[in-house]
Amino acid sequence: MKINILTLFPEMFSGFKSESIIGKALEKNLLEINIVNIREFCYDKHKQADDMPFGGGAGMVMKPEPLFRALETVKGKVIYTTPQGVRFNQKLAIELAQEEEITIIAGHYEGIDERVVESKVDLEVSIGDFVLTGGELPAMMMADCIARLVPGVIKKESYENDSFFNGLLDYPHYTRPAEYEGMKVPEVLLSGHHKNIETWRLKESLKRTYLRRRDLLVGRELSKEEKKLLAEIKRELGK
Ligand SMILES: Nc1nonc1C(=O)N1CCN(Cc2ccccn2)CC1
Repeated sequence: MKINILTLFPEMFSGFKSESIIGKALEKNLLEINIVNIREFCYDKHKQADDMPFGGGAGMVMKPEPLFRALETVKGKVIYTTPQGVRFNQKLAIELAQEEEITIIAGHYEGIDERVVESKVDLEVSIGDFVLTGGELPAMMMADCIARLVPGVIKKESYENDSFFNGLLDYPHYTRPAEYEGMKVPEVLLSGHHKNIETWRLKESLKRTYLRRRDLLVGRELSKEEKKLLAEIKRELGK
């Protein structure tokens, strides 16, 4: 898979590409992340990437020419990060991870010229109802979430325990020491009894989801075991 990111601030992506899981995945050529500097496609003397908005008003708008030129050099579905977009989530990440190549436009200022959106953008995506200083962090976040779904980037097992992978929130995690500051790790996790551990983890996932994100349970098919555990949880919570 290849992820292109069009940005005016390519340096913002150096740590993202060199460190940790994404860094290792790129070293192993499991995927490609191509950062495209929009400024290189500003052919005027002042390399102007933005200009004042027609109709007046505050802020600047990213000019169409550099974006059209930069988009000529890449392929795949074109995504534009914007507060006006559809909400990014794990389901959309899984869909986008099936693509051979995708291109993300990291917008800046008040946004990009609408003619780019109308003629070149396939999907406008928001990472949440808040306003950042630019589209680089949303682009990085989406690329990170999509890249970790590429085979080999993370161990298959951890992917399958992801929050949202099975439609539930993740269960609590513990590691050594078995007791710290008087707080003990749940006995079952030290028992070595895999079936009991699996059941405990499923029950904890269900409990967290029921308490924190009950909306995720709406319309979700519950297995026989999940129904039984959820009934236990409700009894224990007195609900
Ligand atoms: N929330 C978000 N989820 O995706 N992107 C954001 C986000 O806040 N920003 C900041 C503004 N940028 C520039 C912009 C684009 C369109 C309209 C106005 N401005 C985009 C990226």
